Amino acid sequence: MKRIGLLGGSFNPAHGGHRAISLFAAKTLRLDEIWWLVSPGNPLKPKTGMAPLPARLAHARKVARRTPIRPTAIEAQLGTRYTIDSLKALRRRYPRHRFLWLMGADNLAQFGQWRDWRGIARTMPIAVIARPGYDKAARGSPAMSWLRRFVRPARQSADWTDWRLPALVLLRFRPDPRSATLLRQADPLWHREYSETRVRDPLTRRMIV
Ligand SMILES: Nc1ncnc2c1ncn2[C@@H]1O[C@H](COP(=O)(O)OP(=O)(O)OP(=O)(O)O)[C@@H](O)[C@H]1O
Ligand SMILES: O=C(O)c1ccc[n+]([C@@H]2O[C@H](COP(=O)([O-])O)[C@@H](O)[C@H]2O)c1
Repeated sequence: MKRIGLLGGSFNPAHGGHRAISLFAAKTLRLDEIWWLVSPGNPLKPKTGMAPLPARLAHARKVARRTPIRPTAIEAQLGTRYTIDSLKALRRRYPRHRFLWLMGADNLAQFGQWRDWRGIARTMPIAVIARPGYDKAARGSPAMSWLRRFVRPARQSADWTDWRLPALVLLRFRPDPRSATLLRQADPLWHREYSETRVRDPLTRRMIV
């Protein structure tokens, strides 16, 4: 049995903040691996400005080098866009793994708009990582008014495989101000070096083109 944290995102582009929070979560939650689910397209985000999937995956692989982080575009192959569908499909495909959903506080602030978000919380434990500028919105979010009663103390983080669901843990981490938005502002064409890239998905061994 492997303990796996799932961090879903656009990764447009992946950055050191993703890497730092993933390694912190791996330590705190005793994860064997962190899978970055590089999304074919966030259902709530506009398509404009979204770099091609092979470029986002190739760059994520570079940022994750020499760590237990495995970037994957498996959602493109599962044919799922909504997180609830991806999580159910992953559990079916990997019945021997134990999964936990990881997200930054900005995602918790919007979580109530996600499809069947209560179902997500009933499918696997959730760990939320503090993010500069978002913690107040996250704590006061509409989803939190329901999730609040399921919050576990951070000192029990390593026991997440034993938790009754729903379960949520809020993790404090050295605030990391890095974001993909800032990187795109600095260089909107960050993906140009990957324009000819064909990349193999490390999880499924399939080519992503
Ligand atoms: N600096 C950070 N601190 C905490 N969580 C983060 C940080 N950067 C990204 N995350 C989390 O990583 C996941 C994937 O993030 P995403 O790919 O959207 O990057 P982003 O930097 O938030 O991008 P954008 O600025 O385009 O919204 C999300 O759960 C997000 O909350
Ligand atoms: O399932 C949903 O309704 C849903 C709505 C918005 C975002 N998500 C997921 O949230 C993750 C973070 O997305 P993003 O684009 O903010 O990095 C990514 O895995 C998305 O697929 C999921």
